[in-house]
Amino acid sequence: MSAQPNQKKEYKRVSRDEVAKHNKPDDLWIIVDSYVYDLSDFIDVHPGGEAVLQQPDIAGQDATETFFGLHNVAILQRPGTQKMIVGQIEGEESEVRYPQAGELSQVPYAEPTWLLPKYKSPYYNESHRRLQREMRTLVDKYVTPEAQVREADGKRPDPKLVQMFGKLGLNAMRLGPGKHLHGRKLFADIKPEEFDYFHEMIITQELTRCGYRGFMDGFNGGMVIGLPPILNFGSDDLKKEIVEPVLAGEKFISLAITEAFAGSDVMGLKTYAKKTEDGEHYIVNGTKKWITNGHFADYFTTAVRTDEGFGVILIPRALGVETRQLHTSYSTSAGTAFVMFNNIKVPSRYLVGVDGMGIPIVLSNFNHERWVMCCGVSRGSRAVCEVLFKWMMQRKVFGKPLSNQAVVRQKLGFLFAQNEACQAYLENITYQMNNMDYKDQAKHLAGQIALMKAWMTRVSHEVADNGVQIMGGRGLTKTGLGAPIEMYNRTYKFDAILGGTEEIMADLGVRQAIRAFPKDARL
Ligand code: HEM
Repeated sequence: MSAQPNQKKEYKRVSRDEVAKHNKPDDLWIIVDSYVYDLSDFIDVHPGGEAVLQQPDIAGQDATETFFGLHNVAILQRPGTQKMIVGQIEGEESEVRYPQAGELSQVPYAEPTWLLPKYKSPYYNESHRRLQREMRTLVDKYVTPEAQVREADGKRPDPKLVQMFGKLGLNAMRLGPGKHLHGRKLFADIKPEEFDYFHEMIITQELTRCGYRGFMDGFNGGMVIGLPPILNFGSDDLKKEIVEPVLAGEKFISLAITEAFAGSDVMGLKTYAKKTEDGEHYIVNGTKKWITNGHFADYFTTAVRTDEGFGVILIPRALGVETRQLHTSYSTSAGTAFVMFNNIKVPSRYLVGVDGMGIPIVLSNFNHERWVMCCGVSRGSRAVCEVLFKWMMQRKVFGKPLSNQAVVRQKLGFLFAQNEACQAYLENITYQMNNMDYKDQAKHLAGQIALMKAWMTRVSHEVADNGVQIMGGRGLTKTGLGAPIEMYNRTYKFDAILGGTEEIMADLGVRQAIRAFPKDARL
């Protein structure tokens, strides 16, 4: 993010009368937010065309209101735009806030309430607040710029950025609290023993706030879901071989469960691992589909059928695994792949846990995965609503600000309320996770987390749908002011499908409740 126009330089003061004299195509000045821009050399290449800049109410005039009805403030922060500034109007100062790396948004409902100065929360301490501040700066400075480029060109996130996260301890922190943090130096000086699920939530929410959904899944999403089975169930030798290179960002891992034959229906998967007679190897045959990061992963944490029932095997790409990139609704930056195992001979030491115990391993992973998705979904919806709110405040239609339209205010009101409710639900469940052991979480929280995910993805549906209605054609356009809405509409469905579909989630929540229903309860 660049500096705001007035931060570094004292500009020459000029009068509005002086600006008005520069109103010809080859000598064209305009005023935006008190700054005077010389557009004489830019008019030919202006993406909005030459004619609009020559209009009598624009050329040599104050175009602030028109500008913000059509452009994102970030355009004024580009170095190329700042070079066009030739002065500032005498006696006037900037009235626009130019976002700076690390800062909190001042727009109401743009931040969760625990970040507002006058609100109190029982859940967060100083270490959470410190982590949030440092994460925000890190993401604004390094992650968002990389995401913008990769989202567009579809290439995988730069491994160097993943390695930087590794050095900062952030890859390990993205896996949640646990033994894997012991003895590690963590980002923002968080002590390993104080690290809890709220810290993890903050990391996920700060990352997802930037809004580039395909990139974000590409940015080591495979590790977040693919490494925990190794950490929780892998042998010491397996951990020694895999964990550190993955956490350092030198190797990449993905979770390979879904198949063309079986999505949420894990029991329907067909990939088979047959043990060789000498017991030294498994021969794996089958395919996996929609594998996040699969296109560039070095390891695949793979759910397989075995003679014992189900198992989980870590399959290194080096053994001859083939992958084909899938083109989905979001950027290929996610590395989503179709994975083929053709007679892959995997040493038995790559078995994760006990043969036959594959389903409990897969299921135990799901709660955490779904909860991580909830952290992201709730923050993504909020970020989209910030865009919508800004738009409502700066757009004029039928001669009046959009904020004069009760129907638009009503739509936003419901979206704000749902975002607040999502965060409150998430914080409650996160607090329970901090205070229950892993086994109790599986028993008492699986249903709640499933319901939370189902409900949050319904909320994101509302946000996406109303977002386009509010932004109109811009919400369908990949560039410009509505780009975040267009992207959200293309990508919000991922969370309603991945990690268990919305319908399966809601059903799971109710099935768990039926199981716990007291036998003697009557209406
Ligand atoms: C500092 C001065 C200006 C700069 C640097 C600038 C730059 C740009 C850029 C980069 C875009 C492409 C937006 C995108 O797709 O992301 C654009 C579009 C546009 N600009 Fe400007 N512009 C300036 C002033 C103006 C003014 C004063 C007008 C007044 C009418 C104007 C009218 C438009 C229009 C109509 C579009 C197309 C918007 C759309 O596709 O929705 N621009 N401008």
